[in-house]
Amino acid sequence: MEEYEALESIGSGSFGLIRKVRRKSDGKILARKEIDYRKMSTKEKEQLVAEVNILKDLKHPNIVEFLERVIDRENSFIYILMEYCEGGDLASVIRRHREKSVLIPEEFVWSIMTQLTMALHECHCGMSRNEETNQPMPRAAILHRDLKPDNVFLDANKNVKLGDFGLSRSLSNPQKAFAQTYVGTPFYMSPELISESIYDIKSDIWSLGCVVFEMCALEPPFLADTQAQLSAKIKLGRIQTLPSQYSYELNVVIRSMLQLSPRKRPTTTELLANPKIKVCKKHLE
Ligand SMILES: CNC(=O)c1c(C)[nH]c(/C=C2\C(=O)Nc3ccc(Cl)cc32)c1C
Repeated sequence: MEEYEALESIGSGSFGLIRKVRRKSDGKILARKEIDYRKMSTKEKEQLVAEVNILKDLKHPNIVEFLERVIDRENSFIYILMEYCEGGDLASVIRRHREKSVLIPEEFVWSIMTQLTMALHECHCGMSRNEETNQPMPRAAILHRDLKPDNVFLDANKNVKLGDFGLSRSLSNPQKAFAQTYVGTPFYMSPELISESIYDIKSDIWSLGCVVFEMCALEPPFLADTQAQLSAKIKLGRIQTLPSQYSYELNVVIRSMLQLSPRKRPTTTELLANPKIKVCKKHLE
């Protein structure tokens, strides 16, 4: 680890803390997830291997870039080096707006939703390369499974970076396609998880709806003091109206993602076909 100068801790991710580091060779600032694997169970070690393998394959402007994994056997630490996102996490952006009672501008909401939809599209529908022919080929869908404002990061230019694939899964085995157990954050748990503990790509769409709703309402769509009350509210699916400054189109797209039936929720392809999102996407290119 002599290649990197350790700077301050900037947060916590799945399995360990996130530290800002400076690469000594060129002074580049990076983020380093530091994991003490002595404390990890076998299942957690398997999850960590899965996370690194998934992150290595996902190269997209809206997904945090994975640079390298370093094993420090002397101290039993694994370090995952990733791109630094100067703007921090979306949860802090929402919290700052809530504390100041200032709503997030609708244009920024569309921009974040567009970029997160493109990141999820890469996860759900991305291609990989055939090792022999180097030709692009479809790969199994990757489920993020823990999409929440704490796992969405902003770089210096307000580009959105989906991070922390610590709970993600590749649907490489079709038989397992819809039989993934759920371990995510309760506020963003979809109705199908509560009733059947089944997770699929439409569950990521539900979580995306929760994140976009929270950017507008400055609180999650479903809040309760206990898991039982939260589960009951989610299964009822009733959401409060958004502040009146937000447009009809934004309300419609958020409600489409928060449909109780997974089949009724849009795919990332359908979301990206939305004229409002197309406008944003052009602006981002
Ligand atoms: C208070 N902390 C921050 O503002 C903050 C900053 C400046 N960066 C981050 C986090 C990350 C960061 O900068 N790069 C990352 C790559 C992967 C993951 Cl899971 C997290 C990060 C955070 C939480």
